[in-house]
Amino acid sequence: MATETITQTASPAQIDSLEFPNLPPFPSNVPIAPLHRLSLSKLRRDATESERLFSASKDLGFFYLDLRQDAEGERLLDEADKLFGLGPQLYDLGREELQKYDYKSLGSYMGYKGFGSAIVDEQGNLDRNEFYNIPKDDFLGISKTPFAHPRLLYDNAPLIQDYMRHAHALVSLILDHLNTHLHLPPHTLTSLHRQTEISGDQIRIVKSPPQPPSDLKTALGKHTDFGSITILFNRIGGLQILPPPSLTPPGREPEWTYVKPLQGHCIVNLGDAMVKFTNGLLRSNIHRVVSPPGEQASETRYSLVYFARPEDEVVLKRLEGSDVIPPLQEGQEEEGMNSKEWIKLQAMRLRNTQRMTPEERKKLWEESGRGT
Ligand SMILES: O=C(O)CCC(=O)C(=O)O
Ligand SMILES: [Fe+2]
Repeated sequence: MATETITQTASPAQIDSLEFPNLPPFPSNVPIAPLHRLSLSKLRRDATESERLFSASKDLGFFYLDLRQDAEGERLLDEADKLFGLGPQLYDLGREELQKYDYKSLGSYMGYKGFGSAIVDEQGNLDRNEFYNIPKDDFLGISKTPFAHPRLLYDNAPLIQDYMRHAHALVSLILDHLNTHLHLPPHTLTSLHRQTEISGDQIRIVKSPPQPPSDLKTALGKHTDFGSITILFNRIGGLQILPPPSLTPPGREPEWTYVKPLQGHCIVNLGDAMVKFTNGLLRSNIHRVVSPPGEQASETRYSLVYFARPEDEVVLKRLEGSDVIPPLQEGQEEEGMNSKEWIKLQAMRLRNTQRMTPEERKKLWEESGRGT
């Protein structure tokens, strides 16, 4: 089986040379998540690399992808760099200004989410980040009724559009590899993720300011991503994953481990839609964001995410036509929600916190099923 030949994760020696210059170092004494490090250029020509992608998608649902030495990869790195430059400018507009673009009251998760407005844990604590969701449909001219966004984003529309197209092309390549290993009819997965159709695809730019050292809290609560494939660029640490028992040393309990940001790489992770399409064969792993480790804690942390979700009308259930995807068990019921309903439910359920008491927040967390 492919998984047996694939044991190489990113070893410390390999990844030390990939530290970001001009930032405080990522500490060497914190537990590091067991992500495989794949290469985009190899993925294009090497069947073994493709096997590794499939294994990583089943075992952990998270991997690094080296984008260097590949023309399209280098272009995406360059655009991601530029979007990192846009982050501070966006948040310099100020919370009051950005609040005008919070569309929660219209039932949408697109636009701005203010600092401290979502519940992050069973104690009912509130988050320590703000983020802006830039909808693909608004920027690629697909929305019938686009939301208004800050002028700064329209001024940077060409960059945003290029990045959306190129991140989506990478998602399609990953979906095609998965499609092959799942023995699905050709193009099954990409035909559920056409960029020209209405979907919840978005760029997210997250800002987490340094926290008071005496009061460190989770910045972004633990979750699995709701969509299909997430392309993530990190520079400062803080992202953590809780590996499954299968990747935890025998006799030890799974513990939260940091994903170390690597220059020239993005982090790819799978979301719930891929789990539902494959009846649990592929994995969407739990992750969260905490205060950056070591000396990095004094930095403002920005991160850049591209979420690819299935088209709005796609029903999230086991895909037909594969002899690799496990069959439904007798009596196993699928929820059968469509992508639009699922994403909205998951994205909004912990955000309606205004005027809630701590007790009410605790209860809402409990009801969300995200556990302790
Ligand atoms: O900021 C990060 O590194 C991760 C963000 C994340 O998990 C999310 O926005 O879903
Ligand atoms: Fe996430």
